[in-house]
Formats: sequence, C-alpha cells, structure tokens
Amino acid sequence: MNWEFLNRSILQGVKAVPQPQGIDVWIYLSVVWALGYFLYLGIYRLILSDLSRIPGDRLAALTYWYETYYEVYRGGQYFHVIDEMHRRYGPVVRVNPNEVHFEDPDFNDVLYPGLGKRRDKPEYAALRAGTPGSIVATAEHDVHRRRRNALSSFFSGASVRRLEPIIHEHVGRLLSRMQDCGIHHEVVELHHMFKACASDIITLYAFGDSFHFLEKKDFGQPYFEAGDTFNGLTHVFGAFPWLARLAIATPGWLVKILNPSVSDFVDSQEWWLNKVREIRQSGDPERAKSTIFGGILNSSLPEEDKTDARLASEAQLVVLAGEGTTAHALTSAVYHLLANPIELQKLKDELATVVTHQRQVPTFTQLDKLPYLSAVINEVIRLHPGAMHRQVRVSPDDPIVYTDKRRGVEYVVPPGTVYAISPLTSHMNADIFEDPFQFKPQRWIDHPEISRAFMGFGRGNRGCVGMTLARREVGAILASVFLKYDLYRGQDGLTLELYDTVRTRDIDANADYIVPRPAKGSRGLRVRIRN
Ligand code: HEM
Repeated sequence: MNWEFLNRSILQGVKAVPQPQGIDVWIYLSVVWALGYFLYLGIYRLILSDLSRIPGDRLAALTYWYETYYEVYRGGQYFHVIDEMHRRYGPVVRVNPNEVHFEDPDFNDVLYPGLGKRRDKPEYAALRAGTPGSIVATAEHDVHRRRRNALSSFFSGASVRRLEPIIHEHVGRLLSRMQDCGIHHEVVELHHMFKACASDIITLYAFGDSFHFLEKKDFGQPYFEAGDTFNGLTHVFGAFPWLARLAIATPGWLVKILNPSVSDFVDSQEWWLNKVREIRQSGDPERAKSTIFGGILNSSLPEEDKTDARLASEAQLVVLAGEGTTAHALTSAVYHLLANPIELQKLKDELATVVTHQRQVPTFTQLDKLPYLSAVINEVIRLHPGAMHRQVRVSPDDPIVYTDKRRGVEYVVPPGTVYAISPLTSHMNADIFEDPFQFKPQRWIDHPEISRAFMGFGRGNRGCVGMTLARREVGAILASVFLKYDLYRGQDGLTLELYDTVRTRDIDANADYIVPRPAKGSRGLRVRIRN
C-alpha cells in the first residue's frame, strides 16, 4: 500500500478547507492516516483477503470487536453466535478476521492430524490460558512436541495403572465424606466434592503432595472460587494480550492487594512454584520417578525448558486441566443418571456383573469390562465437554483445502490462518447424534462410528494428554458411587436424590470460559444424601 500517495491525494482533495498550523497539522495528518488505514483494513478484510470468500457474519470478518463484544461484554457468549452462523451459512464460517470455524466431523482428522503434520497455536491462545510456556500455551509445533514428550509418559496407560492405589484411596475418602453427609440427610453441592477429589489426585501425582481438599470442611471452595475469578479473565486476556502480559508480570502480593478475591489462587501459584523448587533441590530419585515434576526435571529437556517460571506454569496447567474438567464430567454424569432412572438401572445391572460387594471400589481391570459405563462417560462428555473452547490451530506449512459437498464449493484456508472446531458444536450435530440434546449412552454401543465427531478430549497431536487418567478417574468414581447408592424412591438405605437441580440452569453450558459455566446464580448439582 502506498501510504504517501494516499495521504497526498486526500490532502489535495480538501484544499478548500483552511490549512491547519503546527501541532494541528500532526493531529490532522494522524486522523487522516488513521481513517485511511481503517478504510484500507476494512476493504482488505472484506474483499481482498484470501478469507473473503469464506461465509459468515460480515461484522465478524471486518473486526475483532464483534467477537470481543460477545466474549468480554456479554460474557462467553460467542459460541452461540458461531452455532447460529453454521446454521445460516453451512459447515465453514469465518468467525473473526483471521479465524475459520468448521463443523464437519468427516474433516476432523485433517484439521487435527497425528504426529506427521505440524500444527501451531496462535500466540493469543497461548496468553489467554494464563499459563505462558506450558504445553497448552506453546505456539510453535516443534517446541510443543519436545515439552509434551517430557509430560506424556506420565499419562500413558501403564503410568496411570500405577496410580490405581492412589485413585482408590481418594475414592474411598470421597465415599466416606458422602456417608458423613448422609447421616443427617444433608443436601450437598456434590460438584465441590468432585473438584476436591480430582484436585487432590492430580496434585499428589504432580508433586507428591496435595492441598488435601477432600479432608477440608469446605472442600477447598475458596481456592476453586478464586480460580474461577482468575479464569473469568480469559476473554479479556485473549482480546487484550498486553493485559495478560501485565497480569503475568505483576507480583503476587500486588495482585492480592488489587484483587483480594484471587488470593487463594495466588497462594496456590506460590505453592506450585515452591514444590517445583523443592523437587529440584531434593535430589530424591524416588520422587523423580513417581511425580510428574520430578520426571520433567530429570528429563532430557533443555535447561531453558526447566526454569522455575516455565515449570510453575506447566504445573498450573496440569493441575487446572486435571481438576475442573474431570469434576465437570462427574457432576454431569451424576445429574443425568439420577434424572434418568432407566439409564441408571442399566449401569447398576452392568456393575453387578463384575462387582458383588456394594462397598467395593472396582479395579481398573473390572472397569475395563463395562462397555455401558464407558458409553455413559462418552455421552456426558459429549453433552457437557469440560473444555468447551474453540480448539484453535494453525497449519504453518500447508493450506487447508475443504470442499463443502452439499453446496459444491471449495474453500482454501491459507497457511498461517487460525482455524478451530468447538466440541459442543460438533457434538450437537443431529446428522451424527440423533436427538443430540438427549442423554442416550446406548448410542455409543449401537453406533461406534459416531466417535469420529467426538471432540471432548480434542484430537491429534495437541489433544488431551490426560485422557486415560481422566477416564479412569471418572469411571472409578462413578462406578463406586452407584454401586453404593441407589436412586431415592422413598425407601430406606443408601440413596441419592436430586435437589432443586435444573439441567438448563445448573448443568448445561451457559457461558464459555474455556471451562463451561452454568447460568448466573446457579448453585450447581445439589443432591440429598441419605444413609
Ligand atoms: C474429563 C476430563 C477432561 C477433559 C474433558 C479434557 C479435555 C481436554 C481438551 C478438549 C483438550 C484440548 C484443548 C485444545 O485443543 O485447546 C485438553 C488438553 C489437555 N489436557 Fe485435558 N481433559 C480432561 C482431563 C485432563 C486431565 C485429568 C489432565 C491431567 C493433567 C489433562 C491435561 C491436559 C493437558 C496437559 C492438555 C494440553 C495438551 C497439549 O496442549 O498438548 N486433561 N484436554
């Protein structure tokens, strides 16, 4: 673009207007320059850009403010707008000037390939997570690979199997806390217990120590509330990355003064950092073998990847990724099973085929023989993905070429463009999932091919590293809870009953803050426990 020529032409065109003097000239020129720049930017984005042929709301293609309005001002509401765009324009839509969103399950593996293909992440997605340097925030493919490799062996099937005693111990503790509440037929916000349990397990695995939330009267609620407040900034950080940089650079003590509601979270950040330092200094080979951060510190990662700051960030990611998501799956599962007695009975019948004792925590080997339990887990994560954000990727080398078969149109997304799929959009595709809003675990047994549309754990080389652990944890807890408790129908004995829990208000995603949020004022999953 020849700016000099543009500015000169505009100035010549307004010769009749009295010419400003001194500093006014600079203001005048700046305004003209800005107007010209924005005019050019608008024309470029709408007409000249390689993405201009991609359908979607024109405002979304013109400016990032469209997305910012729905995400920041309206609070995580852009996912509804994107769904509406797909309904109106088809399987590929442009959701901001540099991002294309897809909804075609048969294209998922092209968008999220395995190891052979490079996939980057955009910088803003890295900052948005609030964990700079962690694997989820590592933009460049090769750096991501080496950092992820150092972590992934701790989440292999064999490693997770070694965690079985720890998971069993925590499930036992959870059941005993539930039993305590049952003595006086208390109404319990069960999601707090699940968060506490998931947090204790992953923190213990990461550092060899935990906050012991399951033993606390409030199940660590102040910590989780502070985490929610921190997480509420995700869209602000995405829209204004300089704010994210500022927040990250601000010392913890100052953050606590400026925003006391995040104090518990800041304290936990310090705790994670101190644990990393402690493990680094301990030189204990056992700790290195059995804890994630011991392993990372002893791995072949270059020293630049083993700094305290990066590992504290990785710690925050691992802990946050492992607690809220797992607890959300458990919460949604308990809701649906108590709200659908026929499905609950099917699960209980299946459990009875491998476990005879009501108070037993089933072994992993027993859980592997339970296809209906596995289908329940798939179905709750389909309906309520614990990480519901747009799974953004960039293909740095090759264009993405997509053919909309229904319309017979080919779209080319050039290398360097951001693209994404949102799990909930994919999971509500009525062509794949009949009655998509309904809880029907049996569909996973009758139609295994539907898994091609499942994005609950992401896919490809940046998919969820903790999937095996998550499935084990959710399976063990669900099975143990429903082996022990029946649905309350007025009988005596160990029972659970939903208490003022409404799916659309308390369980469904009402806002996307990477993790889903229920409606404002919701008290989540409430259950009356009776012994
Ligand atoms: C039901 C529980 C879980 C769900 C639904 C879930 C979902 C996801 C999803 C969708 C992604 C991809 C994010 C993206 O593409 O932007 C992801 C990534 C990740 N998850 Fe999970 N997750 C769960 C449990 C866990 C657990 C228990 C851990 C253990 C620490 C974990 C650790 C991670 C990590 C480290 C990543 C980043 C992977 C990377 O960037 O390479 N997740 N998870």
